Amino acid sequence: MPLALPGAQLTFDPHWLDAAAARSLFDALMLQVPWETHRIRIYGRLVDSPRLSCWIGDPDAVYTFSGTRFVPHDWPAALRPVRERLNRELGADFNSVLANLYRNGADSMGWHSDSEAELGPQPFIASLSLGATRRFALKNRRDPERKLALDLAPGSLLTMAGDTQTNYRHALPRTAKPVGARINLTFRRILAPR
Ligand SMILES: O=C(O)CCC(=O)C(=O)O
Ligand SMILES: [Fe+2]
Repeated sequence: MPLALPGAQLTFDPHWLDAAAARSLFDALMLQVPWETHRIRIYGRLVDSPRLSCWIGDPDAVYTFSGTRFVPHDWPAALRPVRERLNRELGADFNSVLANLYRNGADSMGWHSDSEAELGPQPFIASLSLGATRRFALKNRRDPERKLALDLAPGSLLTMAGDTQTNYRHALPRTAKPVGARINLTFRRILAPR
């Protein structure tokens, strides 16, 4: 179903995967993904990002994130059918995915937009959530009154398209509540592989 937010193009399916499928994919990815700590640039300083991550994709899907070049890891077996189903159902051509593991409520992702040049002017991104439910927030760049908070439960699929990245930032704030591990997968298409 579409979510109404002016200047954004969002869809949300709370049950793209059922509970059992979401749990078994979570368990498989915990084991199959070579989780690593990415270093990100914040105000010119390189720091460890507060989560574990892995850049996965076809060999030519090289991606620059927060000033660092990532050559993709190969697709883990458990992710191949997920990409195929997404591409089929959404009419997409995803060639890569950024996997993030938020170990607990202290792990987070700060305000950003996924507006790297490699994604083109109107990136289409599909975000699949697994494990613990966490709150995801969107905020308009110019008008802070235009915002949306969404609890991303396991198995839910959020898509962002059109001018969403141009007009909005998004974040996964840390939380003081006791929460378990969460995996998020943002499927993307790198347009100009180098
Ligand atoms: O964890 C999330 O839901 C958001 C992840 C995200 O924004 C990203 O990978 O760019
Ligand atoms: Fe993002």
